[in-house]
Amino acid sequence: MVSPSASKPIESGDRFVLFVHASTDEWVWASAVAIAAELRRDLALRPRSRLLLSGGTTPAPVYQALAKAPLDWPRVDVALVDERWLLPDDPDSNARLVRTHLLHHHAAAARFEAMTQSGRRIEEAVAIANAHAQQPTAVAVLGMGDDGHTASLFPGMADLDRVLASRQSYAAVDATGCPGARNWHRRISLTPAGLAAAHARVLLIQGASKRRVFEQALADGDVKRWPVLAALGGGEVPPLQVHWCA
Ligand SMILES: O=C(O)[C@H](O)[C@@H](O)[C@H](O)[C@H](O)COP(=O)(O)O
Repeated sequence: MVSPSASKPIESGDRFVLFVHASTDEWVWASAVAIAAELRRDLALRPRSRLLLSGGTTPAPVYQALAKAPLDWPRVDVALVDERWLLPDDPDSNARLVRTHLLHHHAAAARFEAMTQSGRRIEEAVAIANAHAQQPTAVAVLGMGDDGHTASLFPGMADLDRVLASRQSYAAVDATGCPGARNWHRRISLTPAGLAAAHARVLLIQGASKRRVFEQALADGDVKRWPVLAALGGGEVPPLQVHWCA
């Protein structure tokens, strides 16, 4: 059953809370408000708050709305959930997406950490990302592909077992042969350990096929086939907040 109300989750439990929005506009604003609320709560608790963002085609309007939230942005560190192995000014980099869509209005005052830098090797970039990840993460914003990937955790990826079991927050990945990774096989990704360390995890998805994929993943339960399952809550980890519209 689909609820017409944006504010009421239609399914909730330990692992996830699903919010179904009646329109794209409602989805944009409710998602931005949910992320801003997590940041506001966290900013009240500590001197600086950490926000992790994903790339992809889905989140740009949410980032644009979030940029207008009246938060204490000079105390917010914005970093990435994952990055394709591209320099930050590459039009296909996630850094570029965040600069283009988030770092405006109030959010222009946030501090942004790109992962890549000219002359930096991937191992160094991962080590730096892991050093920054020592700071607690207030909220990680995630997307999901039609193959069930989230961040850069792709089903069928050669070293998926190693990355899923890593105790570090970030890992370098090689997604050669994974169609969901499109042209960018070398990547850096948040690991399940990094995801679990985020106080809140927000999954932004749109369209009937992604809703079906999410439901299939839940029914199947195999994180290697459906890495998005690594973002679910349970135990000490608060439920994943899923925002969906058709
Ligand atoms: O860099 C990336 O590719 C992403 O961070 C990735 O995890 C993204 O969130 C999903 O692929 C969903 O992408 P879409 O929103 O384009 O479906």
